[in-house]
Amino acid sequence: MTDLDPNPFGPDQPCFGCSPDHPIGFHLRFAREGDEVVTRFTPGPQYQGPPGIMHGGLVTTLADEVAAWAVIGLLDRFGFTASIQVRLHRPMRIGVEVEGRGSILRHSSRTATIAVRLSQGGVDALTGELTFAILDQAAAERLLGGPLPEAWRRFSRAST
Ligand SMILES: CCCCCCCCCCCC(=O)SCCNC(=O)CCNC(=O)[C@H](O)C(C)(C)COP(=O)(O)OP(=O)(O)OC[C@H]1O[C@@H](n2cnc3c(N)ncnc32)[C@H](O)[C@@H]1OP(=O)(O)O
Repeated sequence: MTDLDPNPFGPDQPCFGCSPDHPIGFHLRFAREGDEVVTRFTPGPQYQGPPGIMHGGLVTTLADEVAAWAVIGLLDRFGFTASIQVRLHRPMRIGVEVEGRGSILRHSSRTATIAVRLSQGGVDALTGELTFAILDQAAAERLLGGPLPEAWRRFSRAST
């Protein structure tokens, strides 16, 4: 298992899922294990929907982040989420460690589709497939509405 650089985007990156300084974020860190990225996270009470259960939208946010880091850690690219298809098989319990795993199902230079599993105690709580658009610098800047920060540039695809 190899720990991935937790902050390849520089000190001011604002991501809810992985910024180490986000006031209410997940503060996720990832490792690479063979052909997968892996994270472990224990949801706190601030992430509840029903009592004792993680909000389904936040469970999906967790899956989105695992998939985004599969693109970063396995393809050395940054992807923008284009589609999310998930099933929530079991409630995600507050206070119980979640293991998140992401792997590449298929990819081209322009898109990547990632398989994600989130489990607690070895039992799947979410499985899904998420597709990411891998943009060149100009397209990423159009999406962001401004210049791509320097640290992000190496994660863009070459323009064609
Ligand atoms: C500092 C921070 C650190 C951040 C640290 C890490 C943060 C991770 C955060 C998680 C990630 C996010 O939340 S990202 C933010 C949430 N996502 C977004 O805001 C994206 C909103 N959607 C869009 O802007 C757009 O729809 C795009 C960019 C996804 C696609 O735009 P487009 O105009 O279709 O682009 P285009 O070049 O034509 O398409 C590119 C390729 O994607 C394919 N494609 C397009 N849409 C889809 C789709 N729904 N499902 C499958 N495939 C699709 C196209 O067929 C094409 O493939 P081909 O035909 O060329 O093969």
